[in-house]
Parts: sequence; C-alpha cells; structure tokens
Amino acid sequence: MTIPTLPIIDVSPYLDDNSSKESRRIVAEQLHVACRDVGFFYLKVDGYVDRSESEELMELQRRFFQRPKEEKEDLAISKQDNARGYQKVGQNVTLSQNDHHEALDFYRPVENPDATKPIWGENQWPSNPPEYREKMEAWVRKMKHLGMMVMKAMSDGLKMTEEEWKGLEKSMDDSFWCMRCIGYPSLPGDKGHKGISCGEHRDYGCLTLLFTDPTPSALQVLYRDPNGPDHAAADASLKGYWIDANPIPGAAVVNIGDMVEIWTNGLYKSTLHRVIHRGDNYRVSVPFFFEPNWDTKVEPLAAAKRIQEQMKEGENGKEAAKHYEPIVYGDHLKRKVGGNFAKYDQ
Ligand SMILES: O=C(O)CCC(=O)C(=O)O
Ligand SMILES: [Fe+2]
Repeated sequence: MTIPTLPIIDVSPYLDDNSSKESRRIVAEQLHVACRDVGFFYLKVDGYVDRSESEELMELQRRFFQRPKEEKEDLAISKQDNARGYQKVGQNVTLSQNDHHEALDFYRPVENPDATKPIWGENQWPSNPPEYREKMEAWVRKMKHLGMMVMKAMSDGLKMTEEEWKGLEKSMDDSFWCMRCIGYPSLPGDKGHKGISCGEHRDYGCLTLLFTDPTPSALQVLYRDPNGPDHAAADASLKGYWIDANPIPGAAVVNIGDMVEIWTNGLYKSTLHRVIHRGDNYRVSVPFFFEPNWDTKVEPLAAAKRIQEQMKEGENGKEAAKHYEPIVYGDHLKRKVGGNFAKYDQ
C-alpha cells in the first residue's frame, strides 16, 4: 500500500481577473474533491505570494522569538483579553496536554476594545523587529483576499448559484481572522521523543492558510481510511494514516475548519492534525485563520444538501448523516479559546 499524499491545487485562476471560466472550473472541481476526501491540501500561490515574502515572514518570527524573555512576556495574553498576545512554551493546552511551542496571536481589531471581555481586547504588537507590525498587517490583507478567493472557488465546487455565493460572501466580508505566529523548540528527551509540539486538533473556523519554514516531518495530518493503521487519540474509531504535510516551496498548506464542515453539512470534514517536531532546529510557522464574521450564524447550506441528495441516490450515500446545529461564530470562538489555555500566573 502506498502512503497517500496531500493533493496540490494551483489556485492562480481565482487570483487573476482575466482567467478563463474553464480554468476556474477545473480548480473548483479539484478543490471539491480535496475538501470532500481529505480536508487538507497544498495551495500553489506562486505569483501571488513571492517566495522571498514568505521567507521574510518566517525571519520576522525568528527575530521576535529570539528577543529576551522579559520583552516577550511584556506582551502576555493575560495583559489583554487572554487571547491576543504572547504565550510562552507550554502555556497552550490541547487535549489536556501542554503543547511545546511559544506563540504570538493576533485577531481582527474590534471597535471599543475591552480587555475584560473574551477576545475583545487590543492586539499587542512587538516593537522588535521594528518593521514587524507593518509587515504583518500587509500579510493579513493578503491572506484575507486569498481566503475569500478560496471560498469563492469552494462555492463554485459546491455549485452554488451567484445569489447563494453573494450571501455566503457577506457572512465573511468582515472576517474575524486570527493570525498565529508560532515558534517550536525541538521536543525534549532523547532525540525529541518526549511530549508533543502541538496536540491533535481540528481548526475552529473556515480555512487555515499555513506558511512555515522548510522544516520537514513536523506537521502531520490524519488521512482518513477505515482500514488504516493509525487512529485519533481521542477517538479510536477514527482511523487512517498520520501523514507528513511537509512544506512545498511556493505553496501554502491549507485545511478546512469546523465552520466549513457545518456549512457543508458534513460533506467536507474538518480534519485532525498535530505537530511533532523532533528535529534539533527551532521551527517557525504562521497559520492564518480565515473566519466568518463575528456574528455570522453558520448553518448547513442548501448547495451542500443538494449534492448529498444526489450522492444518496448513487452508491456513495451510505455514511450515516450527522445533524449539524447552527452556531454563531463568535460564540463558538469564545468557547474554543476559553478552553485552550493552561492556568498560568504570569
Ligand atoms: O505549526 C503548524 O504547522 C500547524 C499549527 C496548527 O495546526 C494550529 O496552530 O492550528
Ligand atoms: Fe491547526
């Protein structure tokens, strides 16, 4: 049996106003298959994101994480809303286990910030490197556009009407995005064989657009297969193969999150992944979470249900249908972020 690999999709027709309808149709179809079967894929973005740009992005994180401990802890999340800011190694918790990374998190700025309300405070920008804020804000603008274009391609893959797409677009046009800048020291123990860098989880929102440095064998994805040898830690019935999502130059690693699973009524699955960084280098990554608007009510879309009806008529409709309750994105995020952090006094 050959180990499966993640699909590679060149999204450039959706980033070029003059591209042909046919070139977009092909991308939309590839995206549909990738989201339905895997939930994770490589997105080729050469021409939209220059390689030097993503390298510079990683270099900025390295320079920040190399700053003195006190300087980093001056930006602690506890000084704001317990979400925006810096978390030291071990502070983030997944599946009741402390992750082995440090991180600097930013969210969409809000009107009338209030640090006593969850996720409603202000972003804490480092003053070193001096160009950090300006560069990262430019990255946010770029990723917001890319996220929207992937969602447009997804709507075409779901065969949504123009009117349906306009409705969906409106529910993400003020995305409550999140950008995590993560630094991973190698894991402790002999050859890094102790603990986990980032525990197994699904992402909360729509789409995660991930750029990393070239470190191989760190991010792993559970490629679903009922006969696979591996399984999820929290659910032994969820079987498959843990496969490496090694970085490819000129491509982002993209996965869909819980909101897309709800929107598509489970047709597309939010996929489990984890990070185990055993190499002896310091790894950096920047996942950008493209999300719905704060007050968007997310519920199954008619277009997804139409496809599922057709599948039922064919032979693929054997999987028991799960019922998805509507969720308001901001409420979902508050619940998720609230459960994430170890209780630390800083
Ligand atoms: O660092 C990575 O490669 C992935 C991190 C991740 O999955 C997350 O922050 O949600
Ligand atoms: Fe993730």
